Amino acid sequence: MSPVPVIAVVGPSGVGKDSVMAALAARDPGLRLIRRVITRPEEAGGEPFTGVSPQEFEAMRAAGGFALSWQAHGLSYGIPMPSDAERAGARALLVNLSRGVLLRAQEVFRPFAVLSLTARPEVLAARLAARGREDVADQARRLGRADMALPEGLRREITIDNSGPLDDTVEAVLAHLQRESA
Ligand SMILES: Nc1ncnc2c1ncn2[C@@H]1O[C@H](COP(=O)(O)OP(=O)(O)OP(=O)(O)O)[C@@H](O)[C@H]1O
Ligand SMILES: O=P(O)(O)OC[C@H]1O[C@H](OP(=O)(O)O)[C@H](O)[C@@H]1O
Repeated sequence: MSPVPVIAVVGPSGVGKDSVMAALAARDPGLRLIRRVITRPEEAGGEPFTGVSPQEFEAMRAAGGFALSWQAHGLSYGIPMPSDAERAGARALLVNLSRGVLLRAQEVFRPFAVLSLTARPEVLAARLAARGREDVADQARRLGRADMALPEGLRREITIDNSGPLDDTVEAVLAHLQRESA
């Protein structure tokens, strides 16, 4: 049985990573979401994640609880290694990663692919403002990272524009996955 691939969903804040991941999982039960550990209050909403204090995060990291961890936006993010139960029967595991950890992730998770989402700058700004999860200053800081490039050396990567309707993006991703598995 071939191992279950991990697909990193990446792109600038507001591009729609969590929305696309949730919509993909809703369309195809074989696409499952890896639950992240973040030093963000769980009541912030959005993706289903485990919110912990910085102290709890550091204890988990020091105990080897994360296959991958990083800092961004003043937060700490940790990815536990998917369990056999999480992988059993899955077509792929989707995970929201920082663009800055992709080469490390490519060594940790095998097989591994990257789904890079893009959107026009004005779309990003409008979406962050409408979502209202961050204050205006944090929105501006996040928009400042929008142009961060993907690293050289990724073995499998596809870029899809999510400026338009979410359903169009989901169809494009599913069509690509279909072609890949054909
Ligand atoms: N294709 C789309 N059309 C319209 N609205 C969208 C689309 N994709 C996402 N959104 C909306 O844009 C906002 C940002 O989406 P989401 O939170 O999924 O982005 P993200 O990349 O996970 O952001 P962050 O990195 O800041 O968590 C949300 O309010 C979401 O509902
Ligand atoms: O700009 P880059 O480093 O690609 O991503 C920065 C952070 O934003 C996303 O998390 P979230 O959407 O804030 O939960 C990523 O997972 C990363 O942690």
